[in-house]
Amino acid sequence: MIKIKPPNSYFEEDGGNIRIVWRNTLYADFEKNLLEKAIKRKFKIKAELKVEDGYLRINHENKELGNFVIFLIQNYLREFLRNKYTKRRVLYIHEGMNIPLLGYNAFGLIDRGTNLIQVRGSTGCNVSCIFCSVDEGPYSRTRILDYVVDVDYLLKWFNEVAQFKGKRLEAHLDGQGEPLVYPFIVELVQGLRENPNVSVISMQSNGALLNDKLIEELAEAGLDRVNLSIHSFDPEKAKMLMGMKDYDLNHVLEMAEALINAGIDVLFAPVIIFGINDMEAESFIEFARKIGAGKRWPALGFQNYVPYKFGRHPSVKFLSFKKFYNWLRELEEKTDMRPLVLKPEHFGMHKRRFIPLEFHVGEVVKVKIILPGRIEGEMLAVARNRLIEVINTNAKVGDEIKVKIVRTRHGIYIGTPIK
Ligand SMILES: C[S@@+](CC[C@H](N)C(=O)[O-])C[C@H]1O[C@@H](n2cnc3c(N)ncnc32)[C@H](O)[C@@H]1O
Ligand code: SF4
Repeated sequence: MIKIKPPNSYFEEDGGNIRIVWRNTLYADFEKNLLEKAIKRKFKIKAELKVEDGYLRINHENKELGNFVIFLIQNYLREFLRNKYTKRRVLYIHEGMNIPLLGYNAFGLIDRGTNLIQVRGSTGCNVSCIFCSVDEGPYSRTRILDYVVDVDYLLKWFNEVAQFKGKRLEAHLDGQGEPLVYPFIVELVQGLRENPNVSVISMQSNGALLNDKLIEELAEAGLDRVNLSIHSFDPEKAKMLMGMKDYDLNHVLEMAEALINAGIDVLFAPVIIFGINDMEAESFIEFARKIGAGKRWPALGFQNYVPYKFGRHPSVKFLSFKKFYNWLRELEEKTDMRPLVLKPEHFGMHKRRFIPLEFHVGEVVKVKIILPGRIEGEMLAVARNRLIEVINTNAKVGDEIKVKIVRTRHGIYIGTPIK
């Protein structure tokens, strides 16, 4: 009997499929009888595959046969990858593909002209907040694809950007999705810590995927702060807002304390929807005080619910920012918790020279389509070592087309095809 379990993986059996789960967040399904046929073709024997305790067992002793199965799985793994939470197909971006990591807002790096660089390793989320600005999670109706960027490749691009941007940088792990879904999150934090230009590493997270072991690893790797998105202290309301029946508020609250005990600062970042959770604001403040959140940075970062064009829209009223800031000021007076009206300087953020733009609005550029986009009618293209999101297109991967650049804000490029 041969037993197989490649590093960072385990097997599951799902009907006629052998499923390999890699780093707990990605999986790929292989048809059992196709694997058995491949073995028969090569070794002229009838093999039986079975999964037990996470191992793939093959009823033969031939070691070469085991190596062959590992070879098959590893070779095809990337091609068949799916995200465990969204079940969407995953495109694995690595150095060999020669894809730039600047220009697109779903993965790679974003420079908004400050000392903070947003680092986005993957898309996809484990929950489906009813207000999500990017319509993420298992119940997304618009996102059709996920990306994962190889960690060494992401760090390579980060190091180049950091060299340009200079010292005292904050690397902020966020994304169109949940950063803890990124399968290499610990290695990413470790790698960022090794960059001498990075002084702070922070993460925006819903916290549900944290556990004691992961917190320990993240603390050791050098994570400084988590902006924790918790939106209610009522377990049922929290489930409703997070759009997940099995969302475990208590677990996330425990993890918030565990983060602080591990030396990682916590900033609570509730999205306030007036009429739904604004009345809980004082409970947030009380809880943040009780567990000692906000040691180096503010303890609370209340966010005003904004209906986003490509997000989900619960039928609620949007409160103007003027009223929202008045509400925050009143809350400061009432609770003596300061600051609640947050400013960039509370985070040591300041303006820095932008990475120069490669295109200007209105320019017509010849681009090469290299990847499908995240929503219907969107493709990703490359020109001048930058990514460009091409919208309203039916072009295919490999096509070379002309696009007109319609947006360049913060180095995120959007183009439309020219007929
Ligand atoms: C898109 S999420 C990505 C990171 C992570 N999944 C999270 O929720 O913390 C980034 C932040 O935006 C907040 N957010 C999402 N939709 C929003 C909306 N419609 N209005 C205001 N804030 C929103 C989230 O609560 C979170 O704090
Ligand atoms: S707001 Fe964050 S946690 Fe909620 S669905 Fe969107 S990406 Fe996921």
